[in-house]
Amino acid sequence: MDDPCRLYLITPPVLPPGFADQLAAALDAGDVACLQLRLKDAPRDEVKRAIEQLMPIAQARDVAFLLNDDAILAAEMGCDGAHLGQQDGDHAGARMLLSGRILGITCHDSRHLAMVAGEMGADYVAFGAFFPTSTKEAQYRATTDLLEWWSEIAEIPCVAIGGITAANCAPLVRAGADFLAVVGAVWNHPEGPAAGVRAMNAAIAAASHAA
Ligand SMILES: Cc1ncc(COP(=O)(O)OP(=O)(O)O)c(N)n1
Ligand SMILES: Cc1ncsc1CCOP(=O)(O)O
Ligand SMILES: [Mg+2]
Repeated sequence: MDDPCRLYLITPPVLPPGFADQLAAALDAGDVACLQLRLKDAPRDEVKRAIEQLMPIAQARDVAFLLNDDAILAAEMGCDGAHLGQQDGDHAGARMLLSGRILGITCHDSRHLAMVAGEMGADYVAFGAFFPTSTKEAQYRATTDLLEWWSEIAEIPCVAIGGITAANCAPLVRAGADFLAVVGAVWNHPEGPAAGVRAMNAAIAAASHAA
């Protein structure tokens, strides 16, 4: 049997006061495979402080801690890995720098980019956006055939991202996504982040059983 699909949590674009406690509660609420720190507009010092505060919370719970955009800082700070987009520097250099750690690569809606990332040594490829999202101005739209194709031909895990919620995730799980990456579905959940994690876990489990 294939490994089950799991939740990949990304931080909100701006960390609200008391975020560390919210994060701990969210991670204690259910299964989260990894946490990506994604602070697009923060200066390097602020990102460093966030890593120092949040990485122990994730790692104490066996949740891998990845840094968005900056492989050098990820290596320097001892993160479990980094996520890089197509504009985020030298992927091959990052692969060497993060030897033994996790490196994920954004591949938008492109089979070609996924093949290149796989050959380069990525630990996962990320496809999206699958649905409209207000978290990022997404220029690409991916569809489930990409997940089906990748799962058929590749051993490297794939991540689906973009507007994913408990209500719309089932087709992505059934198409073979190994991880579902979310921001809003957890941090904007009306009953709070812990409820968001529980809802995503339940939806993934239901879709996995039906797959
Ligand atoms: C898991 C995951 N997938 C895709 C992205 C997007 O990365 P990128 O294209 O570099 O865009 P930004 O996140 O940097 O705005 C991601 N961060 N995580
Ligand atoms: C970072 C990123 N890359 C493509 S869509 C997206 C945003 C994901 O956030 P949400 O889960 O709130 O749509
Ligand atoms: Mg990026």
